[in-house]
Amino acid sequence: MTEPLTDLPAAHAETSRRSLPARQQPRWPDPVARDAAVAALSASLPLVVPRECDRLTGRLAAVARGEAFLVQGGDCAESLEAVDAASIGRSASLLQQLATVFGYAMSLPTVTVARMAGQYAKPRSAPTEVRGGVELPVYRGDAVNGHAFTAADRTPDPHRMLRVYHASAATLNLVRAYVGGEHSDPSYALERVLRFANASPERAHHAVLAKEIERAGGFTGADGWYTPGELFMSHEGLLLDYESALTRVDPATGRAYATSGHLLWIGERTRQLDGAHVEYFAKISNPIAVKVGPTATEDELLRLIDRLSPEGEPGRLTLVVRMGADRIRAALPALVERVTAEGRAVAWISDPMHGNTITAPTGHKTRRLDDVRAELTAFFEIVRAQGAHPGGVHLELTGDDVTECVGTDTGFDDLPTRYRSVCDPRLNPAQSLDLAFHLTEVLTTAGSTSS
Ligand SMILES: O=C[C@H](O)[C@H](O)COP(=O)(O)O
Ligand SMILES: C=C(OP(=O)(O)O)C(=O)O
Ligand SMILES: [Mn+2]
Repeated sequence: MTEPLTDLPAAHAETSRRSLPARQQPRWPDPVARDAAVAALSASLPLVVPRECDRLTGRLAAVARGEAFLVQGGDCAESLEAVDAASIGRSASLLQQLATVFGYAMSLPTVTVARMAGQYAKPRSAPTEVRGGVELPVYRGDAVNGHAFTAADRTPDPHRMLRVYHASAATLNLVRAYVGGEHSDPSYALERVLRFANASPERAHHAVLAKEIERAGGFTGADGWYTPGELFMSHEGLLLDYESALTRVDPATGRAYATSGHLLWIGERTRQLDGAHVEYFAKISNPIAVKVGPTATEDELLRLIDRLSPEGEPGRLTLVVRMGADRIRAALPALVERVTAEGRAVAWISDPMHGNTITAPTGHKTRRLDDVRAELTAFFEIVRAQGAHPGGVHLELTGDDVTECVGTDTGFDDLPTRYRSVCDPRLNPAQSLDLAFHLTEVLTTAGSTSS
C-alpha cells in the first residue's frame, strides 16, 4: 500500500515562487481569486503518487545507461474543449504503436510517456496578440485563459487551474483504464502498426518492415519492447501557482513531489539558472527533463545539470534537444562531448519539432516532416559519434487525423482542412508512423540496430 501523503508546508513552495524571477507567468487580474484557486488546489488529491514517479525514474535510468528507449509525445497544448474519450484512446494507442516500432529499431525496451493530463500551460514568444488593430493578451493555455480572440476569453482566470486539474484527473483515469484494459493485450499495438503499414500501396516498404517486426515478436511479455500496461504522464512545469499548489511531501521519505504528473519538464524559455523554475524543479523528486535549444552553452548546461541533478542519479534528468534541422549539426556535438567527458549521467532525447516551426503560405504554423526527419537523423548520428546513447524521441502528435504538419498525405494547401491545434502543429498518426519507420530504415540499413 502507498503511504498517505501530507501537504507540503506552504512556505516551502511559496518562498521560491515569490522570491525569484519567474518568466512566462500570467498576470492574474484578481489576486483574491488566485489565492482561492491555489488554496483549493492545495487541498486537492494528488494525481500521481511518489512510487509511480520513482518507477519512471528507474525506467529512465535504463534510458540513461543506453538500455532502453523513451517514446514521449502528445499535444502541444491540451484543450478543455477537446477532452474526448476516443481521441485520448487514439493518442495513447499511437504512443504504444510508436513504442513497438522504435523498440524494434533500437532492439531495446521502450518507455512510453504522454504529453497528457496536464499539458495546459504554454510559454509564448510575445505577451500580446494583435488582430485587425485589436491587441489582447496572448493565449497561454487553457490553465490560464481561453483561445478565442475576445477580451473575456483572453483575460487570465485562475479558476481555470481547477478546471484543468479536474480534466487532468479524468484523463488520467481514462488512460489508466485503457492501458490496463483493452490496450494491455500485447498484440493490440502491433495489429494497428500492421494495419497502417498495409493500408497504402505506396507504403510497400513499411509493410515489409512491419512483417519483420511481427516476426521478431519481441513486443510480447515482460522482457519485450514495451510494457503495454504502462503509460506515464508528463507536461511542462510552467505555471508555478499550479505546480506549487499540487506539490506534496512523501511522509515515507520526507521528499517533495510534484503530484500533477509523473514527469515534468522545464521549457526552453524558462531554464534560467537563477530563475524560479529551476529553483522549483531542484526541490522536487520526480524524474525531470529540460529542453536544450541551439543557444545553450557547454558551461550553462553543466551548471544546469549540477543544479538539477546534484547527486547524478541516472534517470533523474533527461535532456531534450530541440535545435532545428539547420542548427543541430553545429550546436549539439560539443554539448554531448563535454557532458559525456565530464561523466554526467543524463538521458539524451530528441525533440525534432520545436526548432522546425515555419509559417505556411496559408498563415498556419506548421512543420515539414522532412525537417523533423532530418533533425532526428542528425541527432542519432551526433549522439552516437560522441559515444553516447540516443535515448528517445519527444514528439508533438495526436491520434486524430489532423492536417497540421506538412508531409506524407498533407500538403500546404491541405492545412486548413483539419487544423485543430490551439498552439503548435502535431504529427497525425500516418506522419508519426512514417517517421518511426523512416528512422528504423536508417538505423537498420546503417547495419546496426543497437546503440
Ligand atoms: O509550444 C511551444 C511554444 O508555446 C510555442 O512554440 C510558442 O509559440 P509562439 O511563438 O507562437 O508564441
Ligand atoms: C514549449 C515547448 O517547447 P520548447 O520549450 O522547447 O520551446 C513545448 O514543448 O511545447
Ligand atoms: Mn509546442
